[in-house]
Amino acid sequence: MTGTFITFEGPDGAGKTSVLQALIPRLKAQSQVALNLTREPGGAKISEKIRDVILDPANTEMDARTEALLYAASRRQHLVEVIKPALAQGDIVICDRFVDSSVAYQGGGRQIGTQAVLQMNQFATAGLEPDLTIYLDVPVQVGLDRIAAHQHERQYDRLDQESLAFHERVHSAYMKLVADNPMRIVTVDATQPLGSVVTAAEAAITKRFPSLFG
Ligand SMILES: Nc1ncnc2c1ncn2[C@@H]1O[C@H](COP(=O)(O)OP(=O)(O)O)[C@@H](O)[C@H]1O
Ligand SMILES: Cc1cn([C@H]2C[C@H](O)[C@@H](COP(=O)(O)OP(=O)(O)O)O2)c(=O)[nH]c1=O
Repeated sequence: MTGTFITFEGPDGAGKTSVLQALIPRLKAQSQVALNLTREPGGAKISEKIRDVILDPANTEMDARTEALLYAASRRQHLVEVIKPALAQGDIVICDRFVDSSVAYQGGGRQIGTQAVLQMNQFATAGLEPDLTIYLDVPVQVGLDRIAAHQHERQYDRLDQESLAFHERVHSAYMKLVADNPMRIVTVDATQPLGSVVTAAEAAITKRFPSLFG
């Protein structure tokens, strides 16, 4: 039996962390199988160490391709240690960010290009794709304003230093991913109040996998 792989995506400040915190207990209460929450970059010891290198604000000299390779390396270790074993035993795995983030941030934001990023990630994932992706959509400025308003609650990282133009390119790349993957990616309007976003995400997941919930 193979498990179910669900990812959450969105620009910074879309609300992924907040939504998942509220959503996971609700899904667990209805789920017929074990449900694991994990995140990228990170989720395993080596992957968390790579995360620290990637996000360290002191690493200003990091090259765009180095950054892309580090995300892919972090992803590979996480996949082998955490995601694949859980899927092999039939679990649901919900991951906060996956390959789409690399396409959006490194492909779009850093302008490496979608194809180069997909190729590199093909090597890292051996083709594993999410069964469903929930994309939390907010206009760039809304996400950045949310982060600025709650700056004290959150660690300032290297990607927070990026320009508005960078974040606009990330958002455009996400819009293209949504258009190109209509079966896999469900968009949720994340400008709504948090409770409504959680309910919409929950409905999208339970509707897609009716046999796993209820
Ligand atoms: N739907 C929402 N409406 C208003 N504020 C929100 C909403 N969702 C999240 N926030 C706030 O926005 C900030 C960023 O949310 P967070 O969950 O950390 O986003 P992400 O993980 O996608 O970067 C947090 O301070 C959070 O309280
Ligand atoms: C997984 C992944 C994340 N990122 C970026 C997105 C975020 O700015 C940062 C992850 O930091 P994180 O603190 O997890 O941010 P968020 O709460 O917004 O998810 O790394 C990439 O650029 N490429 C990737 O492949």
